[in-house]
Amino acid sequence: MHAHRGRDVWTWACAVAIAAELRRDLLLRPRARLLLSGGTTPGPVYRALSKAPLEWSRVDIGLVDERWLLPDDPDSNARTVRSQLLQDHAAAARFEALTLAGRRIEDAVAAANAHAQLGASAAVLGMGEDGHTASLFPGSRDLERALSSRQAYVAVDADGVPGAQGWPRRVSLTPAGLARVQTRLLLITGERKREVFEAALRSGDVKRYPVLAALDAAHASPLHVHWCE
Ligand SMILES: O=C1O[C@H](COP(=O)(O)O)[C@@H](O)[C@H](O)[C@H]1O
Repeated sequence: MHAHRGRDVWTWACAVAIAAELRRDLLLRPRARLLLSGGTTPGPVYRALSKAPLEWSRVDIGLVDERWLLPDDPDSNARTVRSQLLQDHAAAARFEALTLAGRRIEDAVAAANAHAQLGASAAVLGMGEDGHTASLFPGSRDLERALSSRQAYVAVDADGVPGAQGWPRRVSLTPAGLARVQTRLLLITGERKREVFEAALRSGDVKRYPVLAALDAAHASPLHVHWCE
């Protein structure tokens, strides 16, 4: 757990940490791959990251999860990435939205699974106050299937789950998908989320707190949690 003093410090520390992962992979391979979450938290980090002097033309950006909305919908995670990250230096990155006009959800999942074969340098995760991460929601009918899936991405139905905020149909990275990511970063802010994360650690119950899926003890590297008040 990296506890930062204030939002500005948190913002830049997160951006530097993500950029370091990309830089390391760009030294080793022709292309680096970054998976990003949406939601309300990471926008400032993405804006800071967009200024990092990397060889962005060799960076592929995918999504950790997506609401089943068109990629230009203001509430889509694709829109968050486009509007917050794909500017300045980062405008040269190649972005793969999960949704496209006319694409069926099964095809979106198949395309995401094909890309996931390549693995990823880093995944940026968020967490809701209900303990969800990606689109793995406590109490959703598809949670167990997603948690035990061997596929990197699955379609999920979070109908009736308050944390899904009215977007029940989604595509989500699974624990199997996270296992193919070299470095996992969890970005959270505020006392409430810290309390929820600590409650998750105490409970050890991944169905109640799906964020625990990010804490894979068998993974080669630890989960990096970046928090500030
Ligand atoms: O619905 C989602 O929520 C989580 C957390 O979002 P936040 O608004 O609490 O930061 C996010 O990580 C995920 O990508 C998104 O689809």
